[in-house]
Parts: sequence; structure tokens; C-alpha cells
Amino acid sequence: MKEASPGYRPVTIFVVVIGVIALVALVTVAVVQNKPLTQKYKYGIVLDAGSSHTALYIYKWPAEKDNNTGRVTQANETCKVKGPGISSYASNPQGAGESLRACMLEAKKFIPASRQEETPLYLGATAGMRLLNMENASASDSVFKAVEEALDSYTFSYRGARLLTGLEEGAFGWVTVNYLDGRLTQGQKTIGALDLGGASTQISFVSPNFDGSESPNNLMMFRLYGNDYNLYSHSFLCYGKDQALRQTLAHQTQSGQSIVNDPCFHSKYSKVWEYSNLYDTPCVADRKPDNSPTNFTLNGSGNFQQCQQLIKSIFNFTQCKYSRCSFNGVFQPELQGSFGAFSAYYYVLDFLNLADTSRVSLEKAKDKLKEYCATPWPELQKQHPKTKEKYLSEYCFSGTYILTLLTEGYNFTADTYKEITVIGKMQGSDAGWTLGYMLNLTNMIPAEAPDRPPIAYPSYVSIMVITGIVLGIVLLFIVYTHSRTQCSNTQKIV
Ligand SMILES: Nc1nc2c(ncn2[C@@H]2O[C@H](COP(=O)(O)OP(=O)(O)OP(=O)(O)O)[C@@H](O)[C@H]2O)c(=O)[nH]1
Ligand SMILES: [Ca+2]
Repeated sequence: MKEASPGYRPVTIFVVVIGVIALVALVTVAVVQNKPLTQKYKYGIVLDAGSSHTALYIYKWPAEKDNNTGRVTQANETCKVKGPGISSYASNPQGAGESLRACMLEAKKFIPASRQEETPLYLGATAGMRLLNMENASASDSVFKAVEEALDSYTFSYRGARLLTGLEEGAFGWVTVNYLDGRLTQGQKTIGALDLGGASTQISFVSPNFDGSESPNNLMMFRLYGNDYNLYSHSFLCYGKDQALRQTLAHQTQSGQSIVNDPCFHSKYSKVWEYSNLYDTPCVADRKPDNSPTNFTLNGSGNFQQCQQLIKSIFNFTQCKYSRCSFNGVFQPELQGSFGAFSAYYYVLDFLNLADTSRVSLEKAKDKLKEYCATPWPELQKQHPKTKEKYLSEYCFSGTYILTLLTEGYNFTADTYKEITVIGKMQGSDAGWTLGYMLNLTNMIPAEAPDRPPIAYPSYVSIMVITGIVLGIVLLFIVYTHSRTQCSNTQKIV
């Protein structure tokens, strides 16, 4: 007798083969079709022509998705231009253009040749050039012209060099930190931005009751990813840390003395300043005493409290024509939410180990600074042999200035001080106005939220795979039961 075979008929085998092929095809198409292509990048360059120095930033983003959210990051280690800021080249404008050469060549090496022609290149100048423009407009024009000629000579797509307004500088810094922190796409709570430069300082934040009606000059309106923001921002020219220091020195040299005992510098520290040099800035020029000697000698006395008193003297708290003010009669709405503080806030507070504000309270910061300022200069030099003398000598002043600006100037309290995060880099990108500036000029932050596919890519693939497998099982089950029925029918007939 012949053994009972399963009795698969050719048609059944055909159906199974087709089913398996369809299943494999379904899964393959789902995975292959949606797999991201090998990543290619586009690039953008922004030069930050600050008062103290110029820095070059290269940004990159995936080539296929210009408009995607939160995908632009800094691509390079910041290239710092050797020498001073471009505003120092007033008497040699050509030198300003030439000074950018080394960083521009670095950018040429970094960005693939095939991408260079389409790479936008911007230069934005801030407070140093604002001051030069006030002092000598034709000199600032010449510097801009020389810089433009230099930048236009490279293969990149040069899009202009211009002076940012203080409002733009503050607002783009705010865009940068909120973009990097992923707070813009879904309309999450934003964080305020605190930027401390050499010549100016900015504060920017969203406050619920601020609509600009009381002080329209402080309003920057944005519509980003479908959300509206009324941003408050103010830039204090002459209140960056270098110009603030000059203001304190001007305050102490009003009678043309030849010796100044300065509490913001360490005991046994001494430095000779030329009067003509100190007063060579519009921030203090009109206060230059008559008949002053050529020089004065600054001798440090290292006293935090006295230093704080001295710094307070450069703020004017007496007049305010608004419902509330920070200082110098400038409107400021009530502080709101958390803040990110960068640039010199970071350099200084990080060096002084005061950057972690959740651990180092305002009171503790003051105590530590008191002790730090009281350290004699020779001892400090021994402790930090590698730190640049200029930076090292000024940390007592700078730290005291920061705490005074925040508390007396902007009205931060012990409680709200804890809400300040001191930021160096965020997701690998430096915090500062440059990224926000580029995102704005390249329209990379859409006003409306981009249309997203209803299902995210990983979920889509999972659904396709699971559905395919289920279909396969159902198919096999049908084939199996079908062949069983066939088999028993055959046996019955036999
Ligand atoms: N300690 C320290 N200070 C720095 C460093 N880099 C810059 N500074 C100083 O910090 C201050 C602010 O620097 P930046 O933020 O570069 O200022 P800027 O952009 O040139 O000036 P603005 O045009 O006013 O914004 C200046 O007084 C600089 O001299 C650093 O690495 N360490
Ligand atoms: Ca700056």
C-alpha cells in the first residue's frame, strides 16, 4: 500500500511561494525605501566680529532637509582669529581683512570643495564696531569695506558684513539657546538668554505681560514653528566687561590722580595705565579729567565689598519713567523662568568654580569671591602659572561685576539666581548669537510647523514588518487547513 502523502497540489505550492515572496518584498520595500540615504551635509559660515576678537563658526545640516527641526549644529572647533577685534583696525583697515585669512583658509580645508560655492558666508559685527561707528563713522565704513573685499575673494557664497543692532544681538542669542535646547518646535517654555561681551551685554527673555506697549524698542516679535513670541531684549552698550572696567577706572581717576588703589584687583598687583588709552572709548571719553598726568598706577587692594560698591557706581538707579526698570532708566519686565548665561559669564564663572548655580548659591558665590579677591597677586600667579596674566588679573573684577550686574542691575534674587544655567557649549555648539543669526537669514526656522508624516519612521517600519508577519502566518494557516481538508477528503474518497 502506498503511504498517505500530505497531498499538496501544485496550486497550493504556487500560492505559498507567492505568499512568501510577497512577504519578503513587503518587508524589504518598507526597510529599503525608507532607509535614510548616506548623510550628506550643507554648510554655513558666520564670523562673529566682536569687540575683543573675531571668531569663525561653521554650521552643518543634513543636505536633504533644510527645514527640519533642530538639525543644524556647529561643525568645527571655533576658529579664533589672531589679534584684536576688527574695530581695532581703524587706522589700518586692510589689516582687518587680512586678519581673517587664517580662519578662512581653515574653513576652506574643512568644507568639501563641492559644497563651497553654495555655502553662505556672513559676518556680523557687534559692540566694538558700534563704538567705532559712534566715534568715527568713516573709519568704521573703511573697516567694513576692507573686510567685505577680503571675504568676497573666497569661493564661498558671500552674503554681506553688517553691524547688528543690540536688539538683534540679544534676540539671536535667545534663538540659539532655545533652538539648541529643542524648545522651539513644540512651543515649549523658552529660556532667557544672558550674554556678556567685552563692550556690551544683553538680556533677553519672554515675560507673560510684556507686549512691547510700554517700551517698543525692547520688543522683538518672532513666529517660529507656528508659535508667536513677544521677546523682551535689551543690549547695554559700554556694559560688556572690558568697557565696564574702564568705567570703574574712569570713576576712580576723575581728579587726574597718578595713583589709584583699586579694590577689584589683588593686593600686590600693580599696573600702569595711560590716561589717553583709558579714555580712548566713547564709553568714558567725555569724562576725561583736564590736566591729568600721562599715566596713573593702579595698585590692587583686593576687597570684594568695596569692589562691589565701586561697580554699583557705574549703574544709575535714580530715574525710571516706566513701571519698572533694570538700570540707567531702561525698562525691564519682571524676570521670568530659567536663563542660560554664556560668553564671559561662562569664562569667568567657570574659572572661579561658580558656574554650577544649583550647588553654589548666590551667598556662597559671594563668599568664595570675597576670599578669591583677597588672595594676594603673587600667590594667585603661583596657583595658576598657565593662565594668561590679563585674564587672571581681572577675574576678581569680572566675577564681582557679574554678580553685581545680575543682582543690582537685572534684579535677580537668591532664588532666581538658581534658575541661571551657565553655558559653554550646548549639544556641541557654542552659545551665542551667530547660530540664531544664520538660521534667520537662511530661513531655516519656518514660521509654521512643518508637516510631519502621521507616523514616525521607526513606528512605520515596525507596523509594516508586524503586519507582513501576521499576513504570512494567516496565509500559512489557510494553506495548512486547506491541505488538511483536501487530505481528509481524498482519504474519504479512497
Ligand atoms: N577668561 C577668559 N576671558 C575671555 C576668553 N575669551 C574671551 N574672553 C574675554 O571675555 C569677554 C567677552 O568675550 P567675548 O564674548 O568674545 O566678547 P566680544 O564678542 O568680543 O565682545 P562684544 O562685541 O561686546 O560682544 C572679553 O573681555 C574677552 O576678553 C577666555 O577664553 N577666557
Ligand atoms: Ca559677543
